[in-house]
Amino acid sequence: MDPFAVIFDMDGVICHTNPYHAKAFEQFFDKYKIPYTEKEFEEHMYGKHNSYIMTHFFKREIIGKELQQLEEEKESLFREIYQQEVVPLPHYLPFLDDLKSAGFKTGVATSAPLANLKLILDSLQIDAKMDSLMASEDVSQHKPHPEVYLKSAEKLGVSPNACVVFEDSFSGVTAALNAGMKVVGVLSSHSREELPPCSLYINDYREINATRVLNLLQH
Ligand SMILES: O=P(O)(O)OC[C@H]1O[C@@H](O)[C@H](O)[C@@H](O)[C@@H]1O
Repeated sequence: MDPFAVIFDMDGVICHTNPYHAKAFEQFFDKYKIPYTEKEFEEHMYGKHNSYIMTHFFKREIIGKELQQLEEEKESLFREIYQQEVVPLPHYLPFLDDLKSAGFKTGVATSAPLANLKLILDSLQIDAKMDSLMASEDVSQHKPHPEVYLKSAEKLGVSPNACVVFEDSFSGVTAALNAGMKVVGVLSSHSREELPPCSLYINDYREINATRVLNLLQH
């Protein structure tokens, strides 16, 4: 049988980090006197890369060194707030073990920086269970561009149509569909109506197992 894989987005898919990202952004934007609303966070922050987020909220193009500095400032704040709070989404760890027992290759593809990925994987001790790790630094074009998913498939040695992606955001689902992959929508931060059409939706990992994922690949 040809190899098959599951690729996980991170924020909102492995851990429910968005409330902590919101806290970090509130402190960060207050310092720069930038206005924001909860609705704006949902539409312009969840699952987006910092280049998009900063440019949207500062209302001018933020690139290069300035982007690097602002990103480092906000993401350090996030890691400080979140480091004592790292918990996976309900039943994520047994689901990951189920996938490994069924022979799946597994990877993570996030728009967050490598330091955030490291914090989460180290805290959950799942680093050794992942065959591919891709963070913001690994790509030149961010979600909704498919680069991070296509590169992950290449690293895993699995063709895109044999990959199932777990995603929770509009730009993330779009990226995975653009890569030609099947998508399971994780409803941690958005309702199904707010996401592009997915093959399946789950609220948490009690609702899925390796057999169901294999079925998705066969249809
Ligand atoms: O892991 P994902 O969903 O690609 O998300 C990454 C981004 O998710 C957002 O919600 C954060 O505010 C960003 O700072 C972060 O980089």
